[in-house]
Formats: sequence, C-alpha cells, structure tokens
Amino acid sequence: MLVPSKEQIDIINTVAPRILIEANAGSAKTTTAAMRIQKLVERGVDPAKIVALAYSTPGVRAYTEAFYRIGMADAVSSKVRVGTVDALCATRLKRVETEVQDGVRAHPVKTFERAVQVRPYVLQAVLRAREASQERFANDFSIQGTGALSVEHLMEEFAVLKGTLAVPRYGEDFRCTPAVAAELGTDYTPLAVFLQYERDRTGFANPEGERVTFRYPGDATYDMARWLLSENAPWSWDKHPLSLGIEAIVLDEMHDCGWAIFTVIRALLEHNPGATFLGVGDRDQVIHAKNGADSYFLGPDLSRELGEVTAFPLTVTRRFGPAIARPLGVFARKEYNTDPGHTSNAILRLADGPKANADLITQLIQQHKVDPNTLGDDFAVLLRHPGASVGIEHELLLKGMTYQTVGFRPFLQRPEIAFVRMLLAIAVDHQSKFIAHALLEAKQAVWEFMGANLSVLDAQDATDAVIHSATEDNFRQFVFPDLLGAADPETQHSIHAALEIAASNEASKIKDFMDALDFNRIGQKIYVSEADFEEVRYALDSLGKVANQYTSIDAFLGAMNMFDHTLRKPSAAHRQLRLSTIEDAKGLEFRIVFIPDCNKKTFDNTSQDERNLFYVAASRAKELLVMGYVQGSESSFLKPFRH
Ligand SMILES: Nc1ncnc2c1ncn2[C@@H]1O[C@H](COP(=O)(O)OP(=O)(O)OP(=O)(O)O)[C@@H](O)[C@H]1O
Repeated sequence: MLVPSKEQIDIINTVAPRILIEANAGSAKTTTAAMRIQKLVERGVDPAKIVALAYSTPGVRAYTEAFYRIGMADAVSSKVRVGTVDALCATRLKRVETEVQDGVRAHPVKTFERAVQVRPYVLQAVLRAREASQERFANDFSIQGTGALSVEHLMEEFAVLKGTLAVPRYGEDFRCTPAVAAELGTDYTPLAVFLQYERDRTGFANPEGERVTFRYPGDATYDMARWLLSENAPWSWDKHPLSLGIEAIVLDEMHDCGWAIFTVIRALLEHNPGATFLGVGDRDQVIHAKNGADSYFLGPDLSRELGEVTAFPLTVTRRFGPAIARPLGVFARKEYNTDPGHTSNAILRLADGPKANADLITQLIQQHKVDPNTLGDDFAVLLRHPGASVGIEHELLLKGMTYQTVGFRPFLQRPEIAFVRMLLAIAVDHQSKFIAHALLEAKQAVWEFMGANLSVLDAQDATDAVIHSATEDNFRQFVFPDLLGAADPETQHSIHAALEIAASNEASKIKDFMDALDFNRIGQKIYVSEADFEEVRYALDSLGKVANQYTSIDAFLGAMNMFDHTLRKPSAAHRQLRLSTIEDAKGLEFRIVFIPDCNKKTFDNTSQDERNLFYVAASRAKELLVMGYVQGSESSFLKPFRH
C-alpha cells in the first residue's frame, strides 16, 4: 500500500473545486488522481458519479493500474466511469442519435477506425471542393488530379482544425476564403476540402437537420463540441447529453487537451453543477500536438476559462531514482527531484541489427531475473517505429520466444506482409497452407492492395463477401486472377513481373521480387499518411532481409506458417514480452525498459514531438533503462546519459 506524501495529502483533502497539477513524468499524477477519487468515495460520493477521463487509450489503462496500485476495491473501481473523452462523447451522442423520434429509430452512426476507410470521402470532398471553388477562388485551389497524394496532408489539417475547433469558434463572420484560411493558420485548399468533407460526413445539407454518417477518431468530440457552441444542437436543452448528475470530473493527460476537448469539459462542469474538477498533465509529454493540443490549458489562463483554479505541486518523481532523473532533467531542461533512496540505473548498450537487439533482450531478462510469469508487466521494449519490430520479432521466434505487440500488429498480421506471403505462395505454388486467421488476412490484404475501385464506397462490402467465403485453393485459382485482371495495367505488370521472379524459389531473389512489385506505387493508393507508408516500406524491407536468411522461398513460407501457429496460441499477456509503441506506453511504467535504435535516424531531433516521444519512453522505467544504439550513429538525445 502506498503511503501518500504531504503534497499528495494536500491534493487529496483540498476542498478547492477546481484543481490543476502540472508535474514531471513519474511524479505520481495519475496515482494522486486515483487517491483523490478514493477519498471522494470515502466521503460519500457515489463512484458512478465520478468520471475519470483521459485523452488516449493508454491513458485510460494508466487509471486502471493506479486504482490497483492504491488498493481501490473492485466494487469501487468498476463503477467509476473511466474512458477517453472521445468515447464519452460517442456514447452520449449515440443516446441522442438513436432516440426514437416520431416512432422511428434513427440509424446508428458508423464508426471508422482506419484512415483507409475515410479515404474515399476525402477524395470525394477534393472533387466537390474544387468544383465549388471554380467561381471565386479557382486559382487558390491547389490540388490537381484526384488528390490521392494529398490525402495524408489533408487529414493532418483536418485533425488540427477539429482539435482546435477553429471553424465553430470563428463565429458568424466565417467565410471560406484564402484570407480566413490564413487567419486560421492553414491554406485555402485544405480549408475548402475540410468544409466539404464535413458537409458530406454530417449530412449538413439535409433539410431535416444534420444526419451524421460516420465518425473517425476525434469526430465524436468534435461533433459534441461544435454542437455545444451552436444553436442547432440535435438535443433539447432539458435532455442535455452531458447532464449526468456527475459529482467529480478528473482529466488526465491534460497536456493533450485542445479546444474541442476543453469545450466538452467546460460543458460537463456547467451541466453538472457542483461537480469538482481535477486536471493533471505535463507539457513535455505532448505527443499529439498535431491534433490541436494546446498547453494554454495548463497555464494560468485556465482560471479565466473555468473560474478560479488552484494549482498544486507534485515535486518529487516517485517512479525512478537520480540515475534516470538527472539525465532526463538535463534532456528536458527542467528540474527533476527524486527520492534519493530510490535506486535505478540508465545504461547505453551497443546493439546493431535485429539479432543483436533480440540477444540483448534475452540477456537482460536473464541477468535481471525477470519472472516469466510477470514478464509482460515487468519488461517493455519501446519502439519509435513499429516497422523496426519485424526483424526483432523474427529473431525472438527463432529463439522460441513469443511476445505481444501493443499499438501495432505482430509482423505476420501486417497486411503488406500477408500480401507478400500470398503472392510468394502463389508464385512457388507453396503447398503448406495458411492457417485460418492468416488466410483471411492474406485474402483481404490482396484485395486491398490490388483493389482497383478503392474510391467506390460500396465496393468494399461486396468484395468482402466473396473474399470471406473463398477457400485458399479457390482464392488462388479463381479470385486472385480475377482481381489481377481488374487491377490497373501498371499493377498487373508489376505483379506479373514479381511472380515470375519469385517462381525461381530462390530466397536470394526476394530483393528483386520486392523491387519488381514496386510497392512504392501500389502503396501510394492505399496509405493516407506518409509516416504509415514509411513504416510499411521499412517492414517490407525488413521482411526481405528475413526471407534472405532461408534456403528457399518455400522454406521461408513454411517457417512463417509455423510461426503463425506459435504466435496465435492464446497466452496471458502478463507472461509475454511486451513490444510496444511509445505512444501506447504513455502513462504506464515497467521495471525494465529497453529502447532499441536510439540512433540519429530514429530520433533525429527534428521536432518537439520527437523529443517528447523520447522523454515519454525514457521516463517509463522504474529500475533499469537500457538504450540501444549503433556505434557512430547514436542520437544526440543520448548525450545527457553519457555523463
Ligand atoms: N506515495 C507514494 N509512495 C511511493 N510511491 C508512490 C507514491 N505515489 C505514487 N508512487 C509511485 O510513483 C510512480 C509514478 O506514479 P504515476 O504513474 O501516478 O505518475 P505520473 O505522474 O502519472 O506519471 P506519467 O506522467 O509518467 O504518466 C508509481 O510507481 C507509483 O506507485
């Protein structure tokens, strides 16, 4: 059981209605928030009337772990309404939207999780916005052609426009002009496409009022926030969706809060009179700046927005000792106090390539006597790029070690890898079969990468049905040739060429096979974000290196099928080594943290986001932080850890 410090006791007991804590990573912010929730319950507040919100899913997990750490009874922790702000908004809006009106129940709004699902809508909006701009701003509309190559950039702009709530906050005078776009910090083209996309998404032109067709992550918060600011909200004021009888609102990851989230929080406070507020954050952990996060909300102006806010300090880092805190403080240029009795260690280790990284992982597990039963909770490998995981995963499998991936799929479940495996299997007529799950993923991947009609909204459903039902033999013999026949001539050409090369069954030809496949061109049609595409290129490149280690393509495919069996055996997460993205480790902590590839190429010091990602990763370790690097290529971020 944790004994609260004097600073924590002050926070737990204060009667101040609005509280803000800005403090370093590991300084017990989430734990203190959990302690305060516990105290409120002891004082008689119904746990079901407490909402504990976070920006991200890992932030939500951090609450659960903090509840456990402080020994909160299950009967209490299971009642507290824990979730992301976006999930809360989605649930509340669903209530409004599926309400029976005039005897008719409205259709539920679709939820899209993947960029590829909204891509056709973005492309459609590009066409329509260009048409609409012909009259007055034809010269300012900069996207030529279909806009396929601009989708990534457009979606980034959309995320900022939504997170900052820029358009609804502009007021009545808003017009879509180059001048207004500049005022909002964007350009005319993305603004025009954004407005069109939103019109299509929300059914804005519908005379009976808006009818939202789909939501992408962040949209529920955006819809809730913009309706809160408008006079045409789809709810009546006596049935306000945020009027929940809540008595306390806690917001973790407040550093990721932008105007959209803030507007929802402010409305929650307004519509739940008497509810107290506790916000916690650390501005060095902003890794979602591109979604409109604004450190304004951690500053003194918060009082202007919410009424008097009392700031409380948490000045001592509890997670790790001086050996990690001192260099981390130098890195983040801030003071880092620790408990001097807390021993921890930060070390740099040479590790060049997947085998060296996998060897280091197993060595660390042995040296530090990590209990196999709690491996997943005690040891985390935090990756800047999931694509970098392919080689490491393969080496771990060769050692007979299984693992879990957090924030990305295991390499054999990556669509681009499933696609390549299926093509290779067809090329060499490989006889050992895909296991059921892997087969479905491979068939879907082939369709996705070869689907000629991605911009047709309904095509996916129809094709999905065919693909679901095809056996592997049927798929290879009939569906695949059909898909190939329907693909564009360039795709046909590159796939034919690639299949011909792979037919030799020589593993050394894999590189030529990949080149012929020309994934750069195929992928351009699929990936919305250049960063995603980079990951995919990296993953395929690594797969090529993996395949090269086998005597033939046949042998490689056989091994992959075997690994599929091993990996898909159910096993408890806490027993499996955790390979996680840094984003997905936010708010969490582990006894040992290993950050591979702390090289210039991986952490290149180009943006604040990049620095903050390293800060988040390095501040997750309780006892031992290990940073791997390649001689002569190390990132400048390691400097403070050298002395
Ligand atoms: N009173 C206490 N005594 C000892 N350890 C404590 C105390 N309070 C918190 N801790 C420990 O401090 C560590 C960090 O806590 P927590 O995760 O709440 O920090 P945080 O500030 O939310 O971190 P981050 O911003 O990195 O997510 C945890 O291991 C927790 O158990």
